[in-house]
Amino acid sequence: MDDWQEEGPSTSTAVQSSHTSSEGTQGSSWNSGGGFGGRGRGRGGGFKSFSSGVEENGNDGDSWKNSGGDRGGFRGRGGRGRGRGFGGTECNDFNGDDEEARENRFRGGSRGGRGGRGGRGGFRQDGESGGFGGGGGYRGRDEETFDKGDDKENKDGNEERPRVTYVPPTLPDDEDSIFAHYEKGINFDKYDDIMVDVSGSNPPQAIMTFEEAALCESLKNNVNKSGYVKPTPVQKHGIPIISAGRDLMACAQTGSGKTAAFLLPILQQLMADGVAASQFSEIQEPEAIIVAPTRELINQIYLEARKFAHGTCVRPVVVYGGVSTGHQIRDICRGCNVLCGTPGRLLDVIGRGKIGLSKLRYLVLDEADRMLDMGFEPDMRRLVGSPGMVDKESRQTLMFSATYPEDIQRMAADFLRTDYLFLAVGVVGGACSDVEQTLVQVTKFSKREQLLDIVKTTGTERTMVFVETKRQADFIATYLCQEKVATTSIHGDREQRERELALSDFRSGKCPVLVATSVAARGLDIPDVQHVVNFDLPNNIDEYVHRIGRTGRCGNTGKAVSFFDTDKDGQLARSLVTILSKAQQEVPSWLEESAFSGGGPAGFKNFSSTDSRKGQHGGSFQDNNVQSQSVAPADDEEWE
Ligand SMILES: Nc1ncnc2c1ncn2[C@@H]1O[C@H](COP(=O)(O)OP(=O)(O)OP(=O)(O)O)[C@@H](O)[C@H]1O
Repeated sequence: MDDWQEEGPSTSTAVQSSHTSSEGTQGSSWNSGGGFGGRGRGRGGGFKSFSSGVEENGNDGDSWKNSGGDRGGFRGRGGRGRGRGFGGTECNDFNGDDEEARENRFRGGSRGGRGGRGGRGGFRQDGESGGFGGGGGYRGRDEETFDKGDDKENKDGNEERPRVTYVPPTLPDDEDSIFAHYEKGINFDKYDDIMVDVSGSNPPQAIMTFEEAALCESLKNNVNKSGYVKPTPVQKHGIPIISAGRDLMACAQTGSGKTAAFLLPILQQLMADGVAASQFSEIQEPEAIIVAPTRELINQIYLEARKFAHGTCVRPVVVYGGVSTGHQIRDICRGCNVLCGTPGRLLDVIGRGKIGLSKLRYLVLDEADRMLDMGFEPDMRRLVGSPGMVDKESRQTLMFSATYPEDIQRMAADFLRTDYLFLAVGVVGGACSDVEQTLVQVTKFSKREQLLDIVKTTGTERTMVFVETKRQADFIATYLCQEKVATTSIHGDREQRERELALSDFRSGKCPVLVATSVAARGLDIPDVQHVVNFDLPNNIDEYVHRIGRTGRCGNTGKAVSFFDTDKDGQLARSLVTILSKAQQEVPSWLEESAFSGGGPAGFKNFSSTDSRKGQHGGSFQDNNVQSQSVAPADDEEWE
């Protein structure tokens, strides 16, 4: 076995982190084939995607209708846990073949299955990592302090974490699959009416067509096969800026094509400069590194890179947590020009000496404001400070997001050359105007029924339901399943295999309702999501903008309904009023009242500038009525 096949801790300082791993907590899996709660009968206790013939936990049991499951599963009326709750032996979905890992994964299992108290269903209250499943389970009060560093196993040598053995299914490599895309919507051409502002010295001229981008033949073909006929504004401006070798901080609304805006010029430049074709080597030196905050998002970016690089000698690779490191390192060794990764796993593979940084020419931070907020900033600083990393004068650093709090912008400047350009398409931090936003005043006790009414009305149309906590995600998913709405869920405690299955079931329409925490708020580009429901509003308005941006993408229209509980969401009222009015949405009078009757500034939306450098000089975009703030999402634990 090669040394790097072990999932153990890296010895490198590059991976030392203040985060502990969540992988271990994922161990208490609801895919264990064992009823995680209740009586722990080993089967039938799991949550099932309603429409699926096979439970998400991999059992072929009879889902929640099964009385054992009913008691042993989410409803958790069972209660005592005879110690077999995790019943790993019956699991048929466990990818690894390592018994020890399996044992570890289900550690705590013998104590599992206390079941909880009906209604809350199988949730452990004691914060232990075993217990309730639901993809890793509710960990009681510890939930809010969950660490995001899921890639960082066995931190400080404290607790031996299970080896991650999950290997995602091999990707189909036929052209139909690679270039599968959804159609742009009726409002695609309206993108051209959006005001664009580029600030900084000597910005290059925007392009109007892809022809003007002077892409090489293969890239041009790939753009055509992707169904791209004309560039979106962020592409019209972003492509020439990047091609001119400039650093960039770009802000454009959700779903408006930021990914291609950075991928195309990078790939073009690599091709033009005759990048060396990938070859097997124990150490790879990528020319580009792309970082994003969640596993699913980085995987999506990787798929886009793979699509645009199709038929060229440029080889993208992806690394992220929850997947066997050995598998990913083997993939890296086959050749790696563009490395896409979540921060933890990226630092891990760099720390293991598998990635050299001396040839790096492009560093891309997607969801840059998130990558630089207090959750990830230390990792980003570690990344740029890694041994051998080219300095910022010798590489291009590119940042993309739909939101940029001003303080984050100022901090981001540390990573950029002083002459970077700031590109703003539309209102910085504004919501996508193709999303019809509705706010509904609710009390916390009426939310469930109101949600049910909505999803019964939307029928098979795809709907994402955002909730604040992992526990709530499990609870609402179960509730909807019980009401015979085909539902699945994604959150940070679910195992990677389950997360991918959930997304795939949602994408395919097998489960048209996806209940998600903020882990799915940013970047995910899922076809035909017509509705977003904020069952719980986030405590940060930027998060709201990203969540509702899962619909209304690429010129398509979408709807977002948000439950506003005055007792809890008052601090967001003023920001919501601002967001709604800037997106030409109706502002309910009760919301205005709430906003101006004591809704404090805590969640107040910052539209204070396009480019923070302008603000410093009293620039024209300054709106002095609002305050700058960047708030890390409350559910930091959801991020990778
Ligand atoms: N020029 C284009 N023509 C047609 N479709 C496009 C074009 N550019 C991008 N798209 C498609 O639009 C969708 C949204 O693009 P993308 O995911 O890059 O948006 P984004 O701006 O990064 O969104 P978010 O802020 O949510 O991350 C994707 O399906 C993408 O393939």
